[in-house]
Amino acid sequence: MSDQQRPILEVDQLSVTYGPFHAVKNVSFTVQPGEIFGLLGPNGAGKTSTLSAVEGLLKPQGGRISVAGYSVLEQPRHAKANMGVQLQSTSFQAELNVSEIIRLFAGIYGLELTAEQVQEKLKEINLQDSAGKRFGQLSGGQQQRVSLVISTIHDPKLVLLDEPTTGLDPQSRRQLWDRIEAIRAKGHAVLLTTHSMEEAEAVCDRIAIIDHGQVIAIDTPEALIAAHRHDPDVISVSRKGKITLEDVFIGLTGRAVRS
Ligand SMILES: Nc1ncnc2c1ncn2[C@@H]1O[C@H](COP(=O)(O)OP(=O)(O)OP(=O)(O)O)[C@@H](O)[C@H]1O
Repeated sequence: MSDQQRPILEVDQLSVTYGPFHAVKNVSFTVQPGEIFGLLGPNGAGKTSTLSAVEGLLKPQGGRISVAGYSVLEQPRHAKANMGVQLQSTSFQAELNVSEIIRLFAGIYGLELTAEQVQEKLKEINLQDSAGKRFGQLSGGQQQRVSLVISTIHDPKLVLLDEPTTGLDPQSRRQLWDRIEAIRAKGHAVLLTTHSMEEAEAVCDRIAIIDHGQVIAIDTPEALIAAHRHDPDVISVSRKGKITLEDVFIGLTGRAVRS
């Protein structure tokens, strides 16, 4: 199999438990080069647990995960070298300035960036005038942008994003979508979680809907809408006569708010 055909991420029969609680049950999916793949699901469905297992942050109870052909469990260093993880803003030292933080994280990946290279990175996210600002002084949207730059600083084949655009204004969200699409344009892959059906429709090539720890549907957003547009449960939640991905999502996962 050539590299182009081999999935960048393979998740096979993943199970995650917390004590007696089974949070992820035999979840399987693959993400191909040049693909943006979305994990969707109600609160508590198991999305972050799945992502954490891919990142190697928690040890699954069962199943196999490989990144760029490397097993996350057995070859964690190789697997991790091929993935970039968007950290929460709380992971960054608020007292360091933006340029220091970018340099620090580049250093972790063995990269030494010149001042010009740091400036170039900041220019990509319209923060060229903020190099000397403390991270804690940036707005939430600006912090998200810095965080995405850091997660892709070593040019990883797989980028993992947990709700990357939550809390962003429409302009910042669009800019982030552009950057996510730029990762795809390079032939790399993105796995993201989102509660925004609009985001899933706009940027994801394929999505998996997870409910109670299990994958209940997996396909392109368009194919999911086409396959379920005549389901009575989907029609009953639709508004203004148009079936959206959100209607399909609620039709499949139910109206009940999760505890
Ligand atoms: N450390 C933990 N200990 C015990 N239970 C946990 C732990 N982390 C998550 N859970 C439980 O596992 C289930 C899945 O949680 P997870 O965070 O993966 O869901 P999620 O789909 O990301 O939800 P959300 O959309 O609310 O972020 C939930 O019932 C949650 O309460």
